[in-house]
Amino acid sequence: MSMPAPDCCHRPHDVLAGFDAARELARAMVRPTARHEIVPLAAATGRILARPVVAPHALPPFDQAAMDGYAIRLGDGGGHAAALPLCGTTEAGDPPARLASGTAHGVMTGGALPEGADTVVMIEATRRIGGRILFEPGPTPGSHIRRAGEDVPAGVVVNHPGDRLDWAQIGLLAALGIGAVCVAAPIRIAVLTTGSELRPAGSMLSGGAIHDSNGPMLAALLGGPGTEIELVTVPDDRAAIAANLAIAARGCDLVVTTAGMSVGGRDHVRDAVADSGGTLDVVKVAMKPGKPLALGRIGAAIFVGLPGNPQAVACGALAFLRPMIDALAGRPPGSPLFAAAAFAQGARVDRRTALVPVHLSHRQGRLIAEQAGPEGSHRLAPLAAADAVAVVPPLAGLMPGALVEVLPFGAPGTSGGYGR
Ligand SMILES: Nc1nc2c(c(=O)[nH]1)N[C@H]1C(S)=C(S)[C@@H](COP(=O)(O)OP(=O)(O)OC[C@H]3O[C@@H](n4cnc5c(N)ncnc54)[C@H](O)[C@@H]3O)O[C@H]1N2
Ligand code: MOO
Repeated sequence: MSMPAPDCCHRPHDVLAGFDAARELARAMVRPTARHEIVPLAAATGRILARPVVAPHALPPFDQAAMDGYAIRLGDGGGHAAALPLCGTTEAGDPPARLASGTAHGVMTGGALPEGADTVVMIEATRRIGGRILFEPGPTPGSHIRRAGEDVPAGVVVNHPGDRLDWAQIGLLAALGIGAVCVAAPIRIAVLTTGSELRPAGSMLSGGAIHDSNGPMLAALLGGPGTEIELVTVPDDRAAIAANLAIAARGCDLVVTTAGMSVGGRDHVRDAVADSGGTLDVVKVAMKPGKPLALGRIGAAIFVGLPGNPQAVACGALAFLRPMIDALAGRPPGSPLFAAAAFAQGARVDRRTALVPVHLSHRQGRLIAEQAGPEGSHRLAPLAAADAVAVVPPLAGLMPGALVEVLPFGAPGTSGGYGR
C-alpha cells in the first residue's frame, strides 16, 4: 500500500474542532480595528459607533404644549368654567411668551409654553365667545404639557461605542441636532473564490464550467454600510492563490477564500496560506455542512477558508464571518435568537452540529423554524427559500417544538429583519 506523498492533501492528523469552540476562537481572534472616521448623519445608517454620543441639549428642548389649545394658570380660576380673555397665541417655532395674570394664551402643539402657565386645555374642551375663552369645568392641573428633558435630559449618553446606528438612532440623533458621528471605518474584506471551473454570471458555460455563486453571494451577505468588499476569482493554481492571498492580506482586515479546502488533487488553499506566510489554527470544524473550514492569520489579516459548496459557504459566513466582522467594527456580541424547531432531525448519531436552512414564521406568539428544503450542501434553492439557518447540536434527538438557535439572514438591528 503506497503512502500519500508528503504534500498531498491526505492529512490524517487534522484536528476536528468543535463548532462552539471554533466560534469562540473565531471571535477571540479578532480585535477592533481602531480605525475611525467622521461621517455625516445622513450617511451613517448601519454604521457602528466608535465614540459615545452625549445629548448636547434636552429633548424636548423647552416646555411645550402637547395639544392645540389654551395655556392658563389654574390658580386664576380657569378650571371652574371661568371665561378668560385671550391674549396672544404661540405657534410652534415662536419664542416663548409670558402669560398675563387672569388671561388665556393660545398655544399650538409644539409651541413653547408661556411663562407662568401651568396647564394646557384642548380647544375641544373650550368655547370661544368673542375675545374670551370659556372653559368646561375640571381641567387637570399640569395636563397637556411636554416638559423639557422628559424624553432625553441634556448631557446623558444616548449612544455607546459599538451601537449600530439604525433608523431609530438616526431619528434621535437628528432631533438632538447632531450632524455628524464618529464611526468604525469600513472593514476591508477580500473574498477570493478559487476554482478553475468558475465563470462570472453573464458569461456562457461550456464543458464542466459553472457560474461562480459564492462570490456574489458572499458580497451580498457580508456587504453593507460598514464593509468594503473586494471580489477576486483565482484558478486552482497554488502559486496564483498564494500570490493573491499575500496581496489581499496587505490591504484587508479579513481574507476569505472559498473552495480548494478538501483533499482533492486541486485543493491548494491550505498550502497556499503557508506559502503566503500565513498560519492556521483550525482546519476542520464539526459542522454539517461546512466541515473543511479554516481559521488563521496571514500577516495582520485574519484568514477564513470556507469550503466550495455554496450552502457550506453561507453557513460559515453566518456562523463565523458576520460575528467576526461585528467584532472588527467594535460591536459586542448580540444575544442569540431562538426559535421552536418545526422539523425533526431524529436521534442524530452525527457528531457534527447541523446547520439547517429554515423558514421563520410566527405562530401563536412563538417564532417557528421550518426546514426550507432538502439536505445537500451543494443546494442553493433551500437557502433562497429560507430566512435563517438553525443550529442543531450534535447527538441531539431534536424533538418538534424544541428551541434551537437560529442565525437570521437579515442581521437583527438592521432593516433586513427576519421572518416574512
Ligand atoms: N474525499 C473527500 N471528498 C470530499 C470531502 C472529504 O472530506 N473527503 N469533503 C466534502 C465536503 S463536506 C465539502 S464541503 C467539499 C469541500 O471541498 P472544497 O472546499 O475542496 O471545495 P471544492 O471541491 O473545490 O468545491 C466543492 C464544490 O463547490 C463548487 N464550488 C466551488 N466554488 C464555487 C463557487 N465560487 N460558486 C459555486 N460553486 C462553487 C465546486 O464546483 C464543487 O462542486 O468537499 C467534499 N468532498
Ligand atoms: O461540509 Mo460539506 O459543506 O458537508 O458539503
